[in-house]
Amino acid sequence: MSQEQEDQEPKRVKFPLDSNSYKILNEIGVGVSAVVYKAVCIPMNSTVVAIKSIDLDQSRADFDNLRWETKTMSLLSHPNILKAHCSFIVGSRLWVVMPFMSAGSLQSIISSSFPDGLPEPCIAVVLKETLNALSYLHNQGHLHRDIKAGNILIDSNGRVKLADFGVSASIYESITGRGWGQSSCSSRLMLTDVAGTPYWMAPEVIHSHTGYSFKADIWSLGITALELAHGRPPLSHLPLSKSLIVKITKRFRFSDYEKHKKDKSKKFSKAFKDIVASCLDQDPSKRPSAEKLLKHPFFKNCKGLDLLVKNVLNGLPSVEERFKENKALYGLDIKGSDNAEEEDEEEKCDNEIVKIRRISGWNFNEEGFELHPVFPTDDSLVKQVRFGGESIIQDKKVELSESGESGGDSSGGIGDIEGSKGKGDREIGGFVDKETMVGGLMVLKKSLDEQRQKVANLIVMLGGEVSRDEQLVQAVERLSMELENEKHKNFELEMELEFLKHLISGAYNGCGT
Ligand SMILES: Nc1ncnc2c1ncn2[C@@H]1O[C@H](COP(=O)(O)OP(=O)(O)OP(=O)(O)O)[C@@H](O)[C@H]1O
Repeated sequence: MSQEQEDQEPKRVKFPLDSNSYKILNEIGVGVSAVVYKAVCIPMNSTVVAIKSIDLDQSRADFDNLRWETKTMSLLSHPNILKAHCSFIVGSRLWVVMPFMSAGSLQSIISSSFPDGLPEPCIAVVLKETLNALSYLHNQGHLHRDIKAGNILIDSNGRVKLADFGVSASIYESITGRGWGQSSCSSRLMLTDVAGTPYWMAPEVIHSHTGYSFKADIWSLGITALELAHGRPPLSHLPLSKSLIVKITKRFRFSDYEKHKKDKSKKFSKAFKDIVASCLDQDPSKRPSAEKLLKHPFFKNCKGLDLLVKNVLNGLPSVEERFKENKALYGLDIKGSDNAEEEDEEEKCDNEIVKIRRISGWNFNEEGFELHPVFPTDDSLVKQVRFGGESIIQDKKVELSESGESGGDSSGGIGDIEGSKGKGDREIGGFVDKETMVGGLMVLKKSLDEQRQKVANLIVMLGGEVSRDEQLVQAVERLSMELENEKHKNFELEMELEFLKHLISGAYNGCGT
């Protein structure tokens, strides 16, 4: 049986829709609002499966996302995309039954066995397989919106599959469909809501008022390449919330990132640096499409899946062992990170009273294989503002880059960066304004809400109880958030209506003349 046939086989088999037919074996992962288990499906010859058990109590908005995730997964069919067997409700949770990918996610592999990153030829295989999935998704009009090593799974044969469609979006979905923010811009449909995981998020997603499209996934793929190469994505030595503030506001030297890289002597090929640089172009229109990236010389001598089996999977502890180990090592921070380092960093940030300048964009330095921030040069153009107890220097004058697919020279208004702008830098556009800050803060708020929920889930999981008062506060907050979302959606619909009215009256007047 060919790989493709084998991958599509589960489609024809009907998995039972009741929890009694499954026997949970081990916990293998924890996401923001989900726990993932290894289990067997008893009536189906005890076939091993993975069950993602998602807490539905979180919010209605999340339920929409979950419905979308399962719907999307069921409609897509590609050898590099993880397709769910079935899903059903168990009490207040949604169970999504999936094929068991025995090696787990690339993130869990790296954090347990390759802390300094994978060998370059292995990265090539992973990126190529992921690009196959992305090329298919984009051709179908879907954005994944959460590309990262944690969402790339591997099985025992080295097969690579893209998973987790919780925040994916269809660019063709009508505005009245799932209710995502979309704006029509120069006859293209662009998404405008902030979604994804901050470290991997494309600049135009954080600046989401400008709209973003398929190329946002390509940026995240570039960050994933750095994650696979160095063992962690840029800025990840900081907690999510802090990294975001730093990303949008603070003078950040990539020597900070260097400091956190464990293997400083690692060398990468020119082709690898070039492909990552092209993914990390600030101007989305200059990033190649997934299809084009597949033709990049980096993949010319790309090996088969066996390479992953020999060099990555061989001797790797099982996904359940790794999960247990991580849990013991890092406690609450199941995904694994240097807590002490983070706290240290956080404290440093909190105590910082020096003036912080906002960055106006990012340069990818091909030679150093790093992202460099770009700062506005003219200090007279900045003023000091207070933000959450920190001093932040905010630009008075805003340099707006030409964003979107129409291209344009994005280098305007960007000056030199002290000691960081090297040969091979790609100049990127600068746009820092109030809306940027609001966009960033919205991501930050989302991240804090998610972290809060995660902690509450873990308390319950570990047998603790969330007090009645706390539950009530959470319920009120959830409802307020829903109300805010509804208000936001209504506002968007009104704007869309106004825009349509404007178009219709324009067309009508045009006909009359
Ligand atoms: N089908 C699967 N087979 C094997 N392991 C899996 C499977 N699905 C998930 N896992 C493991 O469970 C972990 C958690 O997965 P999950 O999708 O809930 O969260 P995540 O994508 O890591 O986090 P987030 O909530 O930020 O998206 C993964 O990192 C992976 O190791």
